[in-house]
Amino acid sequence: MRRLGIIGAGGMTETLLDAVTRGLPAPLEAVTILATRRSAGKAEALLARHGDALAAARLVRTERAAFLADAPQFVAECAGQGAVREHGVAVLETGAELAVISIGALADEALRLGLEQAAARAGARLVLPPGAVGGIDALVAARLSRLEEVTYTGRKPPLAWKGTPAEALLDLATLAEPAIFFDGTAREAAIRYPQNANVAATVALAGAGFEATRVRLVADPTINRNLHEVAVRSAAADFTIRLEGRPSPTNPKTSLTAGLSMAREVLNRVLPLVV
Ligand SMILES: NC(=O)C1=CN([C@@H]2O[C@H](COP(=O)(O)OP(=O)(O)OC[C@H]3O[C@@H](n4cnc5c(N)ncnc54)[C@H](O)[C@@H]3O)[C@@H](O)[C@H]2O)C=CC1
Ligand SMILES: O=C([O-])CC(=O)C(=O)O
Repeated sequence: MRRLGIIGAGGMTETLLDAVTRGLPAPLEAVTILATRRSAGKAEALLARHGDALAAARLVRTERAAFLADAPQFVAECAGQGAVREHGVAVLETGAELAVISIGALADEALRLGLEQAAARAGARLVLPPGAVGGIDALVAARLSRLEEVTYTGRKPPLAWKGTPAEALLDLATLAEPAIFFDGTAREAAIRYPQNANVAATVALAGAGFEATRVRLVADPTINRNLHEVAVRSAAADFTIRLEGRPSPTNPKTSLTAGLSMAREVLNRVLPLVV
């Protein structure tokens, strides 16, 4: 993979570019970012900061046609669920591999099916990185035996839930103890908390599906990390993982591991050892 495309120019793209530049054995041929008009300046600045160590050609596009004309071979969506809806099928139709981080978008069955069909038609692949969570490899393996129970609990400091429906349920500014404000299926979680329940959707797609995966979301004033807990019972293995993610410096809703897991996808397509 020599030509990388990225959709979005926010905190995750910054984490991605930092990690990819550090990990590359040699600069890429081209990195092209599809940005909104408002974030085009930020995208230019990010690319300028990484310079020749990242890629010989560094491009920012605000129109999808121009972005696709740069012929990216691998496209990393780091923008949000709306961007998956807006650009996903068109990217796959070019034959490029598309890695989606806003995995909650796939709770919409019609969209998921549309993306899978576009990938199949074009001989392309739709890739779902583990994102902020861990243990997805073990969960997929357990699914290949027989899953009995999968629960995901997402715990974040109260302010990380600002701008979500949790605001109407809790007084986030004065919360004194942990409060479970959502307990339901992964499908409801992904739809009601789109910026925060991508992990719920990832666990669902890797494991028991959107209806059978139980999700709890918690505002917790006693922590300053984003905690992800996945508990699995299956015919092959029972396990629990607990990951304490540091929030990204520019967006407390997003854990640093999410951008780093996208960096892993990129580097796995460049380095000879895939892990
Ligand atoms: N799978 C996972 O574990 C996680 C996934 N996410 C997803 O990653 C997304 C990005 O996270 P951050 O970078 O922290 O968000 P951010 O808000 O810092 O940046 C998002 C960027 O995408 C751009 N953007 C939005 N819609 C766009 C579109 N249609 N076309 C082009 N650019 C567009 C925005 O202008 C902004 O530059 C989140 O919205 C969330 O959906 C976030 C955390 C974890
Ligand atoms: O980054 C995180 O901690 C997880 C997150 O926001 C999500 O699941 O969408």
